[in-house]
Amino acid sequence: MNIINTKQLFKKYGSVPVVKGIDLTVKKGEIFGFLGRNGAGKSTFINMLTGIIHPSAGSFSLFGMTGPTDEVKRRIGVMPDYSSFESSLTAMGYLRFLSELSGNKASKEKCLSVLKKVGLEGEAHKKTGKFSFGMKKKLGIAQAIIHDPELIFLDEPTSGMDAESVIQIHQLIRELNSEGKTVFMTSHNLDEVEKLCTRIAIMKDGQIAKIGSMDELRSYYQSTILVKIKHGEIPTSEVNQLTEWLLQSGEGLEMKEKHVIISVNHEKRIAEMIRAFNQCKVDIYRVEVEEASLEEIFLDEQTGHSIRKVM
Ligand SMILES: Nc1ncnc2c1ncn2[C@@H]1O[C@H](COP(=O)(O)OP(=O)(O)OP(=O)(O)O)[C@@H](O)[C@H]1O
Repeated sequence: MNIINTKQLFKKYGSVPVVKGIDLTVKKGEIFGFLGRNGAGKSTFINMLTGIIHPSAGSFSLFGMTGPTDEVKRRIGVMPDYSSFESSLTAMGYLRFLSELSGNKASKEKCLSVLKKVGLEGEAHKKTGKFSFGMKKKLGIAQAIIHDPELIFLDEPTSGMDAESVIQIHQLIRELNSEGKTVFMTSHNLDEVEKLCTRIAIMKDGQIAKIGSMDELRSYYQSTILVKIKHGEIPTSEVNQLTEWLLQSGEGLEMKEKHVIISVNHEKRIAEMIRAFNQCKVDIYRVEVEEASLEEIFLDEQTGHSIRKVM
């Protein structure tokens, strides 16, 4: 079932187009990652879906419904990009106040359990005006999930958080997802997106340049399996032959004293390389295979320069 469906969604500010006609579907149960450089249009896209701004053209539906109906508002959770909390309220007071505004005041127990999930259990009675940036972010996530929404929008959920908090929020996102909730998130932390997201879209110039699972994104790029082989002594008589065979298997061969690095475009080539070592009677001690990371795919997409090709 499609939870998000956009058709040629378009936004311009003045005469400047920012989101240039995006068609996107997100299914129930996905953790969807939305990537792009600063200013690519990610927040603008989310703000259209969450009803904060109006599209200039195109349409979208959430849960099959068009327009920001009360039902849609109940079923989505939105984390503010930056949080300007009312400083005189405590974290608990803030959550209760917001939930009351949306028509379903959360109990103290519910607020405490959500504050615990985001790692703010010790700060429940502290005034939000005294919160650090990372704590405000956590409170923003608590705000997004306090009413048990089915679809949660998280705009850069972990930016500015310490390492322990990042791990905690990753666990929370996985937990929410295992409860059947759909998460739509943006992040500049590519490692985080690679670890968490079931599907990823890379935005470029207001459009989606690439979209898919990590495996699908990798398949768009050829020559991206990097193979490192640690080996024993190569008999002098075999060096030329081995080099020739290795070069036939892949490209960009780097040969050091006891290891070679080569990039290949198919895993079959790895078997060919191992055969070449055997035929030249060279022992293999270790084979490391590195597929393209999201960071590499992202850089490749944005700049057109692959950083993984061996020279
Ligand atoms: N209210 C506005 N009026 C005019 N231009 C705007 C407005 N909001 C955003 N923009 C412009 O739209 C473009 C996209 O901004 P947006 O915030 O959507 O990018 P983003 O991908 O979320 O960036 P970041 O990663 O830095 O958060 C930017 O060039 C920005 O300057």
